[in-house]
Amino acid sequence: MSAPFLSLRDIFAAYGPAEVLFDLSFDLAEGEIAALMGRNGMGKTTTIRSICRLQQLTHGAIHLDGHDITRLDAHEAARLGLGLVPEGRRCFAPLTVEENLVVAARPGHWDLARITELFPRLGERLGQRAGSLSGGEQQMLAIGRALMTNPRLLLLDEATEGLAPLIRQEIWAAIEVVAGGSGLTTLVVDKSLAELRGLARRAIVLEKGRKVFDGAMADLTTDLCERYLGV
Ligand SMILES: Nc1ncnc2c1ncn2[C@@H]1O[C@H](COP(=O)(O)OP(=O)(O)OP(=O)(O)O)[C@@H](O)[C@H]1O
Repeated sequence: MSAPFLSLRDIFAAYGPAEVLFDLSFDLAEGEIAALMGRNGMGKTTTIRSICRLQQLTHGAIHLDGHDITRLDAHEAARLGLGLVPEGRRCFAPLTVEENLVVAARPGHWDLARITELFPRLGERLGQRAGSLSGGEQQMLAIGRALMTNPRLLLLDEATEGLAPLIRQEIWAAIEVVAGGSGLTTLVVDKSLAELRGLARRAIVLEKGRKVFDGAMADLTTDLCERYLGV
């Protein structure tokens, strides 16, 4: 079997004295789409931030395509192909849509033309300041900005949180095109179970910073969803 594309081994992480991730290990194969799930405060964002090297580990190791990235800083990890769509979007409000998109662009499949084809609303607003966009448009911009780096691993943290149903549908359709259509390795955090089931064949579930399920999405039964996700 080939080596995993992403590998987390025995990860522990803490905020000061408060430990939040405990002995977390999982692998992703190249091209795999996995959902990282769990109720509020279970450690999903901390896991994503750990992979992006925005969160120090107290123990453990992370490898990306054979490179040990455990001690890299976020910029170095990004250069190796990590594309993050962070919780809360974090667009550069004073910059225009186009400036947001090109600021971290790297050559590859995703360029301005392809992003505006994916999100026509962004194409219509290239000269508009990001801070004046709607929440849904800012979310599209955050996804577009991550794609413009032409990542090899895309990490999506709550990409549809707090958005109106129609915009959510638009964003899920785009994620489907990006992840499902292009074979981009993707780890997605979200609370929309139905959409996650449609997108990811694999589910990893955290409870209080520990992995409690790692397997086929189809094996995440109603009982398990009630127990671990409260749905
Ligand atoms: N900056 C911080 N300082 C202290 N504790 C934090 C900080 N960020 C998160 N925590 C705590 O760490 C734990 C894990 O948080 P994390 O954000 O990783 O969970 P999550 O599963 O992503 O939750 P949510 O679904 O609410 O975003 C929680 O108990 C949270 O209160």
